[in-house]
Amino acid sequence: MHLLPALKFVWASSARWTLLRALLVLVQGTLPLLLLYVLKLVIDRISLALTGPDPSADLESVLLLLGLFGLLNLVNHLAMVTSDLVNTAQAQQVTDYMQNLLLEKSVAADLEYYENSDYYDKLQRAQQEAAYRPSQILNRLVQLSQGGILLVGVTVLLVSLHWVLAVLIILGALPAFLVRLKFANVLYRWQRRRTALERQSVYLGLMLTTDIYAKEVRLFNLGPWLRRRYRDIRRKIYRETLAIVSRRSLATFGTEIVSTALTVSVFAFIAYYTLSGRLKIGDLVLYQQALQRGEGALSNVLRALSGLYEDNLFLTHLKEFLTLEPKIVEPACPLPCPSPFQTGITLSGVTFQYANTERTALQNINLSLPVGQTIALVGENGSGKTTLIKLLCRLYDPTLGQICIDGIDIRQFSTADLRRRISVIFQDYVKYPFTAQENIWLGNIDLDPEDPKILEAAKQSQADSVIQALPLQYQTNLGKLFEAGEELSVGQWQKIALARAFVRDADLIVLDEPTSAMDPKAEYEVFQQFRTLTQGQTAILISHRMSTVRMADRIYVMDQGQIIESGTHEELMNRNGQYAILFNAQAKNYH
Ligand SMILES: Nc1ncnc2c1ncn2[C@@H]1O[C@H](COP(=O)(O)OP(=O)(O)OP(=O)(O)O)[C@@H](O)[C@H]1O
Repeated sequence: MHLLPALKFVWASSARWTLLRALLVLVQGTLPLLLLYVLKLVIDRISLALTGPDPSADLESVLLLLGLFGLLNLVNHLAMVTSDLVNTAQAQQVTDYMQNLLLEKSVAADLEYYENSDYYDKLQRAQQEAAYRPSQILNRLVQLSQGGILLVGVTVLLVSLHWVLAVLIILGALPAFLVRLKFANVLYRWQRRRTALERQSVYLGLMLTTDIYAKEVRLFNLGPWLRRRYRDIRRKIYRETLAIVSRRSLATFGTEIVSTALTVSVFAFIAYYTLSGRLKIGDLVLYQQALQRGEGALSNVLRALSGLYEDNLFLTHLKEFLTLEPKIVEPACPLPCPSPFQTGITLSGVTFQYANTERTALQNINLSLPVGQTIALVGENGSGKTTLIKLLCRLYDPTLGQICIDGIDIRQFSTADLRRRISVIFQDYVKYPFTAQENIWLGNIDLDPEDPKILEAAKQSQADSVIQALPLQYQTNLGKLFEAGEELSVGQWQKIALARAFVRDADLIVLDEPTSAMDPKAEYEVFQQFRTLTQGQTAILISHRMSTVRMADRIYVMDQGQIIESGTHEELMNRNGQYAILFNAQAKNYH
């Protein structure tokens, strides 16, 4: 059962609104019965007066009762209006609370999950359910209790007339209940199957509407083709949904035939009792009304029950996501990550395979990075350079082997502590749609956003001159996503990203092709700065530009996940192996 945890979410998100709702349930459950009773009193009083000598003498008491009836009606309406307000407020709070919970879980999830379509399916389903299911469960419970209270009263009334009446009413409502249960299962299975399709259509929609695709979509004229694909998926979803819902409507109509027949029989029974003088006219009205409301209440109760069954089923989706376990396990008793590093970083026998793949991305890597030195990783696309960095930051754990800092396995540190010591700019760094200042500051949010180190980092990465030319300098919003944003060139963005890496107060700095889009002059200047900056700092450089690579203290050449050569630039050139070939090939291009 997932209902209880869902109710806990409701309680945690809005305890006061929940209490208020409980009170309203009580009021709204009892008032209709009370109203009925007062109505019966009015009618009885009138019919009694009509048989008496002076009917008008009873007017005052009838009016008094009618006044009471009106008052109770008003209270009923007040409760209805208030519950509208309470429902809206509570639903909003629960939705926001659940969304926050999902976001928290998403951030905590391992990177590996983000490379897995199953994860996205789960996230999508959880998001769908989280938005409304918990408050819906509460609604159903409200419905159940309100209907329940009313139903008990009505059943007592009907049984007092004849027990068969109560049985007939229940029999009438049962088929609809069973049909709902069955279709809850059918819809649940359909929704699971449909998630991947839904995600595909959302993605196609994004391709048609967001900036990163806009250029290619236009140049290759992909619009009509993408739209067709989008339409085909939506049609498929539409057709299957329609087929299921049609079957459900048909089945529901079948159940209505049964329940109508039974209701008419009960009416006939009451009419017969009245005509044969066993019921007064007030009783007739009372029973007729009770019957009508009782039927409504019963169908509400059964709808709530089948709904709860459905909610329980669909909450599996939420639970599936919320119980995802991270594979990057935090140590029970973490050791403090050394700062500054004393000896440096070593990788011994590191082998790694991405989940759901056959190939090993890294194979028996042995490498050492002494403190204060810069090493460079070179190699063809896909040779495993970025993967090695990801392992170093513990975005993944090695399949085999060990990565140590000062001789301690990095799995002994808390991931937050370890990552605080490392500053990385990946090739696919993020272009935050925030101000220039914030774009740099995000590299070290422990700093004050106005800290002079931000300016310093910007100067080191050459971002300062880019920013000074912007309309509001450091306060200019970057990117065109929001109002008054300034778009930058790829190389300019790279300078900003580099400043973000520099502003971080880290022991290891990793630059994964940081200057690939910069012009040669800018690159030269950045590396001059970088040399000064990394004096005494441990650094890893990944670059396809051999002119950049040669300044490293030691160079590792990677090929298909293995290190095939290593040494200083001179050593590797003398060796005349792969490195020398790469270097000479590029050098030739420059002459
Ligand atoms: N998330 C992933 N899931 C599965 N395989 C991956 C993933 N990321 C990379 N790979 C594979 O791992 C291998 C190494 O990739 P990696 O990104 O480390 O290469 P690289 O040397 O950094 O390449 P480049 O020079 O193009 O940046 C490649 O064969 C790639 O296909």
